[in-house]
Amino acid sequence: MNSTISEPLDLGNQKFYPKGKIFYQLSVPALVEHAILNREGVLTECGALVADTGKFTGRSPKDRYIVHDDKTKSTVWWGDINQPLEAKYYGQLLTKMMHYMKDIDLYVRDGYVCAEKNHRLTLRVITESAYQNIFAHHLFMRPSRNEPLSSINWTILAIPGFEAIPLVDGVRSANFVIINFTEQVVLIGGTGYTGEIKKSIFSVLNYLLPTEKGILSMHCSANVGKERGDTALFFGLSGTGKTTLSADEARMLVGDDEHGWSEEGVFNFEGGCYAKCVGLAEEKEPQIFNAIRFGTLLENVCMLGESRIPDYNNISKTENTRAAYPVHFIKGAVEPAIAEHPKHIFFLTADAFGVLPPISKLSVEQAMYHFISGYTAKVAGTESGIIEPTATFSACFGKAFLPLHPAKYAAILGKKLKTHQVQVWLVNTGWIGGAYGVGKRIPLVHTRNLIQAALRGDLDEVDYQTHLIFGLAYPRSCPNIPSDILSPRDSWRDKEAYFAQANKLAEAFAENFKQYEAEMDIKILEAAPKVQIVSL
Ligand SMILES: Nc1ncnc2c1ncn2[C@@H]1O[C@H](COP(=O)(O)OP(=O)(O)O)[C@@H](O)[C@H]1O
Ligand SMILES: C=C(OP(=O)(O)O)C(=O)O
Ligand SMILES: [Mn+2]
Repeated sequence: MNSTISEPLDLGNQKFYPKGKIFYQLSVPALVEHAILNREGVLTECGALVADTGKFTGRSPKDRYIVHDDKTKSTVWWGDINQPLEAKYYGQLLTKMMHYMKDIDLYVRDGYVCAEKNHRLTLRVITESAYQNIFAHHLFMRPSRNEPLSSINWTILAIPGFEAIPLVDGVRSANFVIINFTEQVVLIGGTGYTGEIKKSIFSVLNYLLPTEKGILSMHCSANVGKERGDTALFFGLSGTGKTTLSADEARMLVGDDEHGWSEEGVFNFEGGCYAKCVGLAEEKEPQIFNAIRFGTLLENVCMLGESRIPDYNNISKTENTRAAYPVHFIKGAVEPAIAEHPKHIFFLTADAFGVLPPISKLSVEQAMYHFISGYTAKVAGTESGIIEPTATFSACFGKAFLPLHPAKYAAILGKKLKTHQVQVWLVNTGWIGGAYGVGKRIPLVHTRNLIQAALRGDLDEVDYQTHLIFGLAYPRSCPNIPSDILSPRDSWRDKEAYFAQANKLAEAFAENFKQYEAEMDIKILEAAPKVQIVSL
């Protein structure tokens, strides 16, 4: 395959005639050399490339747009999540971007998403920097050498050096992400945070798969036991534990972030993982720690001086430090990344108020209620402006990436839960013993043990207690877990303060759910928490 190409590149209905060099489908070692020569980053002691992504080290959801046109106008769930942009501004920005791109060298990579062959979407990712192209190599699926891609469905331009002029270009800021469903093009400018590249295509799949194929697209990780057949899914907003908890030495990884659930089973969209590195330690997260080696891209990680040893505790650039690597860097990952229908689903919520039990077992109605509510916290650093855990309701545990109304995804999930008799668990990976600032984050080892107990069936044998306000059934005991952490009221010193906080949260649930009430079945509405005066 040629490493440089000279023909024009198709950008939707536009053609781009480059003047600079086009580096096409470079190998990872070649891209690493480019990144170093371009001064995008340096090597760590273990051979990983550590790059600085610049001003943006997390997503910027307020600067994400969908082109409003005939295809999208009556299908997209417009609002503060899916902001409309007139097609004329898209055209204007594309023209300006092409002008900017004329004078620079570009990296071009072809790949695809969706492990399930019938649902594949081919991609061309055009990046300004070599490190962004390494990201695209790792995170998307890689065509095999004997099976090059026949045609390209979607094109992504990721050009951090190009900035919009807010009022003139129809956007809010210099940085932007614009999805154009008609042209099948994504424009990313002004930001070098690579998470925007993967999450924009995730948004595309969240639109196409449910509408065109009836497939549930999910913001979740997935793994299977060594015997296969016992697939588990872990839904959760950024920073709640999808990547961490799905990397489990006792099980095999399917994927860490984005999956589809079809009539046949579950499949990964991506070809790699994008793990948070804050506080990373071999003892706690051995699989992720050992995936950091030559080829891996580290973003915004600091090093211990000249030793070049990554210092994962140093969050001076951002708390959202990241490692991107292909899925096979995790030992025992399933390839192709396809698995049977799930037996267990875990909703991961980082409860910043410390109200929810570390684990509870949900009925189908409760599962639907909590899926639509998507109560969790935004974790520090994951979005611009978020500097401490901030409670939020993120429908389907991924509202920021959903172009359709949450009820559409919930309806498909509801049917699947019943058909496949899936057990759903709500897991609080956030605070216990008090709210953020008073309590502490539940130790990872406890969360791992609770999940293992649920998967092994250990929690089928124990007694349950029903939460007075939330109506959730939580176990009174669990092997390898101190029982005083299983009940949140027990882990708080001040019980009155606990129930006051729980009632406040129940009110917030009710307030948030009002927007969905009209289309919901009464049984789902009955699964809501109920404010109670609890006498102690
Ligand atoms: N109890 C816990 N469960 C899960 N993650 C935890 C827990 N306590 C701390 N963490 C940390 O929280 C972060 C979870 O991030 P990650 O797994 O990357 O989330 P996601 O993939 O959902 O974005 C990791 O840095 C992990 O070490
Ligand atoms: C890439 C991201 O997703 P996650 O944190 O869920 O891995 C992100 O939120 O920027
Ligand atoms: Mn993740």
